[in-house]
Amino acid sequence: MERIYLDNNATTIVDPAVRDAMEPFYCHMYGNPNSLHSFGIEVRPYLHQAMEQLYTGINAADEDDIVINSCATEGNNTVILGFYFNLLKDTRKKHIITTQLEHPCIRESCRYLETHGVKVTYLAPDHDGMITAEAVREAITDQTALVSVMWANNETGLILPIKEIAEVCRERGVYLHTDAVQAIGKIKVDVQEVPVDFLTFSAHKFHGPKGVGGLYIRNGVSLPPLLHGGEQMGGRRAGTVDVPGMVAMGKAMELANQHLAFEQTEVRRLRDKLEDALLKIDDVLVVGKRELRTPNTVYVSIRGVEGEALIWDLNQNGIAASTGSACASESLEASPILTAIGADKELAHTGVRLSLSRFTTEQEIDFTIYTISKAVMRLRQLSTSY
Ligand SMILES: Cc1ncc(COP(=O)(O)O)c(CN[C@@H](CS)C(=O)O)c1O
Repeated sequence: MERIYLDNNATTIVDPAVRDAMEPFYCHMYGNPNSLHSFGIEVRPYLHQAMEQLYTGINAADEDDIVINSCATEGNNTVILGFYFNLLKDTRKKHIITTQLEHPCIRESCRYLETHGVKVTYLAPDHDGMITAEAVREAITDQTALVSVMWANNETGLILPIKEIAEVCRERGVYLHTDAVQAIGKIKVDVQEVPVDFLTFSAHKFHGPKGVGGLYIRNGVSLPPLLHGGEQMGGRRAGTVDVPGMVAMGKAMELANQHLAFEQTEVRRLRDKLEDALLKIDDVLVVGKRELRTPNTVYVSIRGVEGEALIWDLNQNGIAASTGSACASESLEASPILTAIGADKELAHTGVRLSLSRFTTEQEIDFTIYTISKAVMRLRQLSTSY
């Protein structure tokens, strides 16, 4: 059997239709869109089309902004650091609220601001792995300028109550940023239904290429650029636009939204089939109620089976999964999410993330179930603690 890829929360395959859409801009349509000659002018309609696809994809209003950048890490840094230079530095409002669930690019940019006198509250998840709107409300003070909470967690797939959090932030006059990397392409993201002020995404999470992302900025909200220089993106992000990347991301966004129903039915069915099989194994913990998770993700802890050992075993059988986010894959620390939900120390080292996509097949899930069952038996026999 071909290799099986079940680490789609780390990155995804580029959809063939997306690849076809971007190809001409590596060949005969290579002009710089800022050029005034025919080479530059001819690519502009494709960028307008891509922008239309992105605006439609998140239901952004025409007067809002979407800034094309390199990835969600850049977008998240733009919001967190831009907020400091724009607001926190010179006013008494020097408090940011975020969560312990966030991706390192949020945590580390917040930690950097702490070295510049900003107070940051890192809300801990509750025993269900969730951050509630009530917890955000209780943490807001008269010095709070920004709340940053991810729309869906990359390890567990848990969907956070962003709509309720947005209502709390509106009520208290606090800006809200959400990292929507793990939501786009999996669940509906609508910035008019959920009034966030900033939203970040990365194309390679929804079958677009790596190296291109987007930052949504609500109309009327000012934010200084992270990158200064040319007039690209209306001065909100200098640098020659990645034309093939932008065209690709627009196409990927369009396809992602066309497939949302498929995600909610077929992808969810295959994920649930895998999860049901895992739950038949003794001493197993799946984090979060499945109806509160993105349809493609299951994060499972199997007592007596180190996460890294299981991942290695799966890889030997051609199956790609992870112990958590790729950027923490080298860390042998206990999973913060498992620790936060009260999993004991031993269990907190056994987390494995399995994340499907619209390209995952039933045969691949059946073989994965068979392989995990075999691996667990083998590894538990070797375990000294089980
Ligand atoms: C919620 C969230 N926010 C930001 C990022 C960063 O995306 P970039 O395109 O690398 O900038 C990621 C990427 N998470 C991958 C790689 S670390 C994972 O394995 O979980 C994410 O999940």
